Amino acid sequence: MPSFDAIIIGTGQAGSPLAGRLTAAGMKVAIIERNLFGGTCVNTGCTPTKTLVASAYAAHLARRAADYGVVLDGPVKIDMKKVKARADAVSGASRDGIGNWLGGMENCTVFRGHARFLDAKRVQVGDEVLTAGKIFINVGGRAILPEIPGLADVPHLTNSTILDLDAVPEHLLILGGSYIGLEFAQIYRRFGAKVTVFEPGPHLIRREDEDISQAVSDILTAEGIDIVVSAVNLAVAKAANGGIAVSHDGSNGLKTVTGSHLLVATGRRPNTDDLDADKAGIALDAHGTIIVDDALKTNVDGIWALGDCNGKGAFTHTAYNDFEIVAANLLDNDPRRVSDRIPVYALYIDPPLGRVGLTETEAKKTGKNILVSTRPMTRVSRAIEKGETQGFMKVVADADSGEILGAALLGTGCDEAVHSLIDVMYAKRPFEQVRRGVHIHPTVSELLPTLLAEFRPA
Ligand SMILES: Cc1cc2nc3c(=O)[nH]c(=O)nc-3n(C[C@H](O)[C@H](O)[C@H](O)COP(=O)(O)OP(=O)(O)OC[C@H]3O[C@@H](n4cnc5c(N)ncnc54)[C@H](O)[C@@H]3O)c2cc1C
Ligand SMILES: NC(=O)c1ccc[n+]([C@@H]2O[C@H](COP(=O)([O-])OP(=O)(O)OC[C@H]3O[C@@H](n4cnc5c(N)ncnc54)[C@H](O)[C@@H]3O)[C@@H](O)[C@H]2O)c1
Repeated sequence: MPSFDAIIIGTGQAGSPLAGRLTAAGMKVAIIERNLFGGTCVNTGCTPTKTLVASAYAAHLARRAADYGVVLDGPVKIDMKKVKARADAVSGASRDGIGNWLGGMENCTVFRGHARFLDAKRVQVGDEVLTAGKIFINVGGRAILPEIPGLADVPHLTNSTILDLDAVPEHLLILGGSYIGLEFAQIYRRFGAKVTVFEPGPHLIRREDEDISQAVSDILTAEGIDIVVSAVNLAVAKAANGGIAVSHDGSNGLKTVTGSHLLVATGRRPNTDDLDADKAGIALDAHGTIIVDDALKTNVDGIWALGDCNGKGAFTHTAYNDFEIVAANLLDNDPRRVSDRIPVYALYIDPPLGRVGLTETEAKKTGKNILVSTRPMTRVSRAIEKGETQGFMKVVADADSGEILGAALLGTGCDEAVHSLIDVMYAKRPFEQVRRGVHIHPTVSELLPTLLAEFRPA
């Protein structure tokens, strides 16, 4: 039975860099991957979607060329085969890079196949049984297929299979109005599809403040995307014309919308159902999430869980930070913790939403004296110059401590601009620090000191 110092299950955003650190520290490591090197982000998540977002932006800008005095003769056409080939190439290069890196890594043995626990020290992959004193689980997650009547009987796409399309759907129906649903909605609308989004909640991206959600909805609606919120009693069926019919109860009674393709974007679940985690005695919650402590240890000594499967984050940067936390504790005598982390993320519609910390609604619930400041992107020079003035920026702070509690920046360049607020929050400095700083003109970031100078009680 091959014996190792450490076994890593999954080559996602935490597993691969961890293999690098552990082997560099002299450990003998086995890493197991059942599918594609790099996991979700590289193959079916961030990388291909942001590549598609870039193609969609190019199409959008080409359609608006005349606004900038640029003459393009004839209508904008999408070569979906080329769009797909570009996304595949970018993903493929990243996947190959990780595969080659792991394959050539000294002291690292790569096993291809599905891993299952036999007990707390042994993992089976194919016919092999591997043993190690330390086991790191980085198995990620996959799309949830909700129990909607008729779903099993109609062809439907997930974030993975939609990437196989090499033609633009005539009418894309999307279940779920959050990250995945909205990014694909705008991508395919800009490629020329008709798009309808069905969201059961009262507003899109339900974790966000309503004013942010409304602004996102306005941006998407202005591009011709149909958005149905409060869509309850959703059901799907084959339509008489060969397409797919989504019916829902709305404020005006039962309605049916027929389209050519259906994307299910209703959340994700951890890949723990086929891991035999119970044989190792690893505790999971009701959703299959692996329960971990603040240093990402499971309830079983010598077993850690990193990335989406531990429910502490659902982003590439949180998975990578999980790697940093585990490596720091194990190798650097540095007690880093998940609770050191400030929630940050972006929604990659165009213009993007950059987020950090609390929403205004959440901030008000803390009972603190809340300050809020907003500024429309129509009052940001750089946005005006770029001809991209949709959205607005909002920051909330604690009036007594001067601490920035959160920000939602929706506008051109805001996925980058938000980082100056993130950095000052990590530095635990008051907002006055940013307010007094001089930023470069003309940038979106240049308006952050002004935004912070205009705080008013919430
Ligand atoms: C469409 C989409 C877009 C996204 N966009 C963004 C974005 O813009 N920014 C962002 O921060 N995040 C984004 N995310 C989220 C991000 O992709 C994930 O949070 C991140 O990839 C999680 O990484 P991970 O390391 O937890 O697992 P994963 O990357 O999912 O890796 C897990 C790996 O484990 C393997 N595996 C699973 N079970 C086993 C087993 N039993 N044996 C062996 N191998 C196994 C899998 O094959 C996989 O390769 C997006 C996600 C999706 C779906
Ligand atoms: N930009 C990014 O960082 C990015 C992009 C894409 C995905 N992701 C990650 O992927 C995860 C999954 O994204 P997601 O958008 O699938 O999930 P989500 O959990 O963010 O949202 C799911 C949405 O589906 C809706 N929903 C639930 N059940 C439904 C049903 N039966 N019919 C219709 N709608 C239903 C919910 O109300 C919710 O709005 C996110 O948590 C995020 O971490 C991140």
